[in-house]
Amino acid sequence: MPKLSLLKLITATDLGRPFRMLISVFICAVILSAFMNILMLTSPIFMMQIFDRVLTGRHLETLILLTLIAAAALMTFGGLDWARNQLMARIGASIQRDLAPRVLKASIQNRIRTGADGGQAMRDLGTVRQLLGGKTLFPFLDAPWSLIFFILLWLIHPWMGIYAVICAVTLMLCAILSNLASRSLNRKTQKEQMAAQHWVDLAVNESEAISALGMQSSLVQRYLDRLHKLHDGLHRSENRIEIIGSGARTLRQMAQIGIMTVAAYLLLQDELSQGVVIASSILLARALAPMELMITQWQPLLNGLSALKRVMQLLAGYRDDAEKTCPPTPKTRLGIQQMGLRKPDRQGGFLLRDINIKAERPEIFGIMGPSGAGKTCLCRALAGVAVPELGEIRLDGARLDQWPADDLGRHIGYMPQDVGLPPASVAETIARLSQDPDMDKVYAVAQRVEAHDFIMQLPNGYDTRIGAEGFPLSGGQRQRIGLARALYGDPVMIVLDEPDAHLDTESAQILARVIHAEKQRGAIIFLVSHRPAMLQVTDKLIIMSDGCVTKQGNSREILTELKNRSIPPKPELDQTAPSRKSAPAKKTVPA
Ligand SMILES: Nc1ncnc2c1ncn2[C@@H]1O[C@H](COP(=O)(O)OP(=O)(O)OP(=O)(O)O)[C@@H](O)[C@H]1O
Repeated sequence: MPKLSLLKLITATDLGRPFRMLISVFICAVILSAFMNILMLTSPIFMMQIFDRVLTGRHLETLILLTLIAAAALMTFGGLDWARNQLMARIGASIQRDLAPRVLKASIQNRIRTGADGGQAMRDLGTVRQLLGGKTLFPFLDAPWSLIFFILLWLIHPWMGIYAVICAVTLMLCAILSNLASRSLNRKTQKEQMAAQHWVDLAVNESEAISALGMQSSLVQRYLDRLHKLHDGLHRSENRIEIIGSGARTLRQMAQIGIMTVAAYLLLQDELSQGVVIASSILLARALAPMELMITQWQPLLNGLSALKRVMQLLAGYRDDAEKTCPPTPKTRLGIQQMGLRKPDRQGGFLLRDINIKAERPEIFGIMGPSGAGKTCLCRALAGVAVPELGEIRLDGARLDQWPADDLGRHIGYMPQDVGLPPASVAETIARLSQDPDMDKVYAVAQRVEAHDFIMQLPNGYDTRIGAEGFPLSGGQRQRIGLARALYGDPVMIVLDEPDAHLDTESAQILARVIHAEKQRGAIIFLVSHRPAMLQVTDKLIIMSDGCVTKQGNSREILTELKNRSIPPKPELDQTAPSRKSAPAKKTVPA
């Protein structure tokens, strides 16, 4: 999508009523800031009155009255400060709570489409919460209202006003300079931070392989290299900000001395009273406080805004499923026409080209071909995970992307090559993370895939927690649970990507029986396998090579033909897939 400014992104993205409410709350915070700044006049006015009225006239009652008024004003200030903190904290929390579901769904979509880091958007949302919920914005909320102090200084004496404006401009320049000095370094450190995080994620997710292959030290070294660069960048950036910050603090102290000098001079000229001299010093301190804070908060503000921009960019390209009308429950009818699937980065060529498959009744399709032929890509497209760039896949007349994802998921049973199990109970996992699983359906499907017995032997049966930090399952057990999950809810189309990869012969036979039973139930099944014995269960065979279907037809005939070539089973099957040269003409798909 074209690059848009943050403001345009926010206005172009419909974030719904909660976001509009949050804007109203934000406006309240701005108004509160105005009142707080007015109440900050308490000290200078109090000082002025003490010196010019109480001390000169020796009025004790006035002193008591002034003290009471000042105390009341300062208590009100404290209350407003508390209210503003609470409001901002709530804005941050609501933004995270209201946007998290959409951002998470959009991240899943984006990860599938582009392969981008799916966790980044959620981290960005955390940064946005910190920006809105923390104290970063306060100096920026206070800055416009500090105009009151400048006007008052001007009214006290134009010289004072001019002096205050010069001090403020100098501090603003420091803030801008601090931002310019650290901007490019910060961009680099952000990248280094992400790169270092990738190594940590890898260490956690692939811990066993890393340990077994003796890669620990190399991995730690690579992580340290990144960390070193990150810390180096952070150190240099903090250094620059600190130098400018110290300069600004010194300037501020000097400004304080300076205004006293100007005021004292005007006092000697009988142009000001004593109280006004003290009050003007306090007024200047108040006027410059937000500028000084802005120097340190500028970078967190920019980080927060760029995180917000990334979140908005993600949401702008996301179409919520709620906007889609769900087609009726599909019957067993599938049509794939001239389907082409492009690489996620949209730069390279096509992963799949010119795929045509038709199924009008319950059937089992076997998919075979050498490694890298595109079998998994086809499975992903069939499961609605990858959206074709060309042609279409229609289930009972409706294009897969016309379905809301959750509704489509109920009609499709997908078992990927790597069965990732969530941190949930066995029952919840089989019931596709339902928090209230229909146990009758769960038992039925577990029995169908003959997983019931081993599940009952787990420490807590169907309540045993599996997945990360849960009970460790064998590869075959994971696949059985993955299969049960795919078949849960009697989907009309089942896509199984090498479901027999970890199965022994007996389990593979069970799988063949399950697949046959699913066909009897009325499902269309796609089965990727390298085992000829497993492919015997199929009705039709699709042979793939280089992203194309090179042969398609009756399984028995094709398997006999392959067998007659009398080459050993697995390599034979791989080699029988026609080469690129024998692939059908690709005229319908651009290179
Ligand atoms: N997200 C992606 N981006 C770019 N290329 C991809 C992507 N996914 C797959 N590919 C490429 O598409 C080709 C087909 O991959 P695919 O995983 O479908 O093969 P396969 O037939 O399932 O292989 P195997 O039998 O080894 O699992 C491979 O060359 C792979 O590198």
